[in-house]
Amino acid sequence: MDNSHFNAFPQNPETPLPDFSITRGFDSEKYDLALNQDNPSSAMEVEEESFADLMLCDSSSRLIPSGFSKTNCTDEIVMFINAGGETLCEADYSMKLLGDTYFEGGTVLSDFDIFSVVGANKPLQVVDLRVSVKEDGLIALRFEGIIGSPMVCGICVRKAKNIPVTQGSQEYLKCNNCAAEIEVSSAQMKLVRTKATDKYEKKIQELTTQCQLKTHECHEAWMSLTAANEQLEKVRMELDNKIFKTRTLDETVGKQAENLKNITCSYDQHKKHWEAAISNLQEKIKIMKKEHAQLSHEAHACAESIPELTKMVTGVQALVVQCEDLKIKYSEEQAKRKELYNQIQDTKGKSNIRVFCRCRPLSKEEISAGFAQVVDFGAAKDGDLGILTGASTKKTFKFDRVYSPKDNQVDVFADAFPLVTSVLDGYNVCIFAYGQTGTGKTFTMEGTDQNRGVNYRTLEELFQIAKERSESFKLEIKQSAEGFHHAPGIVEAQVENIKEVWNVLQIGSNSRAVGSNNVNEHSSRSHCMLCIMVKSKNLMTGECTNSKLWLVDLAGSERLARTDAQGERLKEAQNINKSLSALGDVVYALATKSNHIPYRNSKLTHLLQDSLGGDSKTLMFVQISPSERDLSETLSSLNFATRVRGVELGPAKRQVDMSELQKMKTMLEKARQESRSKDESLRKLEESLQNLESKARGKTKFTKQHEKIKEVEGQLELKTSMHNQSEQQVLQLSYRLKGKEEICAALLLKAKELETKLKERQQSDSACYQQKVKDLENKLKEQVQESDSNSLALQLKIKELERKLKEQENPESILLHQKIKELEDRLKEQEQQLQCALARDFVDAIVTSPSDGKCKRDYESMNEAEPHILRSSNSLVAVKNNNMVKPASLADKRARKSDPPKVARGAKTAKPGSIDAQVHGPLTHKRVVSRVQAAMERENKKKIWSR
Ligand SMILES: Nc1ncnc2c1ncn2[C@@H]1O[C@H](COP(=O)(O)OP(=O)(O)OP(=O)(O)O)[C@@H](O)[C@H]1O
Repeated sequence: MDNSHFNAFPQNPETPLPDFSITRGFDSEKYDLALNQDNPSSAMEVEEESFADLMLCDSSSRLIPSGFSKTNCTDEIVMFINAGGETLCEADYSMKLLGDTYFEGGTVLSDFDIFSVVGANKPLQVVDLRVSVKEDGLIALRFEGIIGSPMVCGICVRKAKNIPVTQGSQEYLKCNNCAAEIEVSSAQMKLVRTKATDKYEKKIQELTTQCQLKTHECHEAWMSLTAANEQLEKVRMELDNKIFKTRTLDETVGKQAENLKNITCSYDQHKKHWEAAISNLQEKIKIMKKEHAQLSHEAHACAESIPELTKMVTGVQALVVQCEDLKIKYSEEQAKRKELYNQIQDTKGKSNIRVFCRCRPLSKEEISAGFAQVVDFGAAKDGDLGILTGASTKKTFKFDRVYSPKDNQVDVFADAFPLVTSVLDGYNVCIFAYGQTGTGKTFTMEGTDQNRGVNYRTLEELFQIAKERSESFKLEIKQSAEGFHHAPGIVEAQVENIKEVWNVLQIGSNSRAVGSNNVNEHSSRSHCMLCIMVKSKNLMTGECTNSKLWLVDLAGSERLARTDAQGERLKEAQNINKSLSALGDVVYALATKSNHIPYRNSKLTHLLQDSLGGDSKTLMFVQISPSERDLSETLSSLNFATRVRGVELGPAKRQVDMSELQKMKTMLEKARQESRSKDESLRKLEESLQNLESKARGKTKFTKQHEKIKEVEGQLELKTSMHNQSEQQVLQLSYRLKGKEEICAALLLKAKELETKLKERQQSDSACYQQKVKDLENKLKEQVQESDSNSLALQLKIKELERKLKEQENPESILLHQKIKELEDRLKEQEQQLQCALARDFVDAIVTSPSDGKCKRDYESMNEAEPHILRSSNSLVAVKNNNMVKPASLADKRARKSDPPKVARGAKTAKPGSIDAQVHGPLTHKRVVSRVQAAMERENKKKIWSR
């Protein structure tokens, strides 16, 4: 490699310009003016032959010693200047080409490149800038509008192809009108050619100007597109911000919703608590209201009852007085009634033993057997009974009552009823039936369900009277009696009503030994004795009585021979006869007024001891048969009954309980005393009440009650106010909840609105940008078409000119034509070279690994060169740089959002070395190809613009 090297500047410390040297390039076609700051030598070393002298001078016209010669084989002079940043920007540099025909005045330099990096051979911007050398041989370079600190380190100057000057004395021009050849001098010919050349050059210049204008317009369009992209980027950033805000809002809304949930939960709990408290309070209030009402009612009643109480006291006192009078009168009347009744009893008979004779009807067997009736009832109403003892003899018996078979149970009991009253008056009474077997003793005493006997009717009447006298007497009726438990088979039962009595009687009757004999199918083989104890207390007088009522159904008194009894039956009959004979003895003793009455001869008499004779009243039913078959038994029974009726027992005595009477008297006295004391206390109470009412109304019981009521009312009011407060709190809580719900709803609405706005804005912006891009593309197309059409027109014109020139067959025009063709070819070659070089560089830069130092450096130099290509696109560079240093968070967010790739974004991501590329690792083949294609397209566009 043959490198020519020399220093172009003297080493002067005061000189602001750095040293530079011209070095012959790697190819023989170029000479590089290389920076050589390290070389202190100011001497210019020219090792090659005959370089054209080149003067570089600054604005102060200070000549910079330089010089280089040109080679014969090249038309290029390459000069590098390293002026260093600001000084270069502010200074004007002139380059003077001295003493060479190639750079004489009017010479056109086809290429004038300024290099930014030493040895890079990369033009800065002014590619294909055509520079004319002035008449004085100077080339003026002016660096204006450079911002920052660019480093210009080289200038490449290529000379245009030299037009050989044809040496001739005379030339001819053909007239267009007459085709005559006109002789012109060489000077004139030169002038014509010059004019033609000028004309073409002017046209070329015009085209160049137009092209520059188009380039400028495209540049502006590019700028506007960039600005639009910037705006789009801004909008995206805003969108990101909005999304971020929306997310923040969402989070806030979520938090608020969570808070709201918590508040709702706590509200529900509070609500439940308060509801429970309220219901509790309501219950309490209800109870208190009830109490209040009750107290009020009581208070009113108290207040109202005071005068009524006084009235009542007065009324009660009057009633007590009346009652006392009535008591006295009643006692008097009762005494009179008893006296009269006893008098009646006495008038009926002197004796307390009454004997009623009852005759049963003839039985079916007797009638069928044809037994005659021997009983005469003609004077039965007067108590006389006749017995036909023979065909003409008749024996008459006198009794208290005589009942024929026609008399029913009611008639019989009507006569027995006064004795029942006597029991209640305190007398012992004994009613018993005596007679031959089968004569109707059981029928009279017990009766049947349809025909109740004396027992049932007596008890019925007793309960009825007890009920009637319940207000004045306290009657207690008992079956059986104390002291009789030794009697076998006796049953004692407390009875409350006649039904219970009847049940007991039935039980007794059923348990009674029943047998059959030839007289009675259901003959009673034992006595049935019903004893009723009656305790009576006169509530008026306090007199108490204990009396007994014996109702006795004796066993049959048949003769043993008559019944043909045997074995056990004989024993029974003997016992019954024994008891009956004992009873007869008693009756006889009573009748004869014997001092010794043989009560203990049998259990029967022992039981009836206190109810037979003495102070008691006795009623005996003597039952007889009307049949002539039973005549002797009938006469025997009637004789016995007559003997009993003849006994004079004297007046009966009431069985008054004196101890009870005494007790009652004491109690009465006590009660009277209590009554007196109560009356006294009542009187005192009335007095005190009157005094209290008159003295201090507010201090009375009523006042206390009133105060109590007031207190209760106060408590009620307090609880009501508490209840109201709790209700208000509940209301406030519900209002707060509603407010928060509304805020949440408003926030949600706002978020939705923002989202819709963002979407609309995105849509409108994207549509707008797409429209703008389309417009720009259309404009670009139109301009390209225009330029194409212009160039086509120019080509046509050139062709026409060529054709004309051909027609003229002028060697000069042929030369000119050739020159133009050469220029075009060269231009094409350069374009192709440039395109190929750029494509190669891009491909190298992209495909080669980033760790490859050279490629990386080339690529970086390329990236550095690009901003300078767009001279005034520093803002764009800044924007791109900004984009490159954009925070990763936004890029990540965008990546997360997975937005569809846009034009600007695609361009940005396609750029090698960007953060996206670094982040996403090695590029895929597809992406590399797409990037290469994009670079090629961009370069093509550049070319189109530059054209
Ligand atoms: N007044 C009357 N009217 C109708 N029938 C009667 C009358 N008196 C008794 N009889 C009937 O005569 C029969 C015998 O009566 P009841 O059994 O009462 O006799 P008794 O004296 O109790 O006999 P005994 O001593 O053997 O028990 C019964 O069938 C009864 O219905």
